[in-house]
Amino acid sequence: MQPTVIAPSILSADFARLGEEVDNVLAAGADWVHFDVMDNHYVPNLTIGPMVCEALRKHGVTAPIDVHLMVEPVDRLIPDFAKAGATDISFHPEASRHVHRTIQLIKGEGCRAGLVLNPATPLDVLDYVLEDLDMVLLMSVNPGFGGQSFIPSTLRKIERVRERIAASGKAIRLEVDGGVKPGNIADIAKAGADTFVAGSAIFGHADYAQVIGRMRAAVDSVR
Ligand SMILES: O=C(CO)[C@H](O)[C@H](O)COP(=O)(O)O
Ligand SMILES: [Fe+2]
Repeated sequence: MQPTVIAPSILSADFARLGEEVDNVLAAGADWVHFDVMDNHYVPNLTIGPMVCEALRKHGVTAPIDVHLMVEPVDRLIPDFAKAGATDISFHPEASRHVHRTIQLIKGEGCRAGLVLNPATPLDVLDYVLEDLDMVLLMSVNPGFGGQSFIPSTLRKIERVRERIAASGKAIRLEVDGGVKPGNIADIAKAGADTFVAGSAIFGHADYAQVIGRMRAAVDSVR
């Protein structure tokens, strides 16, 4: 079993004070930084690119940066993010013409590779690539915006992916992204997730350490 990771999504941070926000959330007990990249094409929203990732590294952030690419096409940006300091890069299969090639590209750049499944994406996209992946990221909202509600059918999907990871015998992380909060994180962990993204639940709270502590305690109570 992989150690628990709590990865605040900086989508909900105060962008005018981004370096300080990331420092604060890491000091409050977060493990990774979840970095949402949106292109106004694959998703109807526009966010941040490799320059911002590089700026966080220059600012002194040493924690893993978990880049969630919601861009199409995806391959061209992967070397840029690797050079900018990303440690984990995940992409959506619909945004790549050649999913296996994109996974190899990410790994060839020295990063861990993740595949992201939207709420309606069937699990068969994992059929011939699961063992090449370092992480499966299940979206529990439709991608594009923070602050949406967790889609309950994701829990069954998490269970199915956990079974497939166990059958593979590989150390593959199972990350869940969208609407994760102190009130539902135990159920998400019980279903089989080990890596938890939360944006609005953490950055929308005045006390980051308190909310991260509550989330970790809820996960620990069931894992
Ligand atoms: O990928 C994302 C949206 O596409 C974000 O990571 C996600 O929505 C996190 O925000 P919240 O916890 O507020 O739902
Ligand atoms: Fe995300």
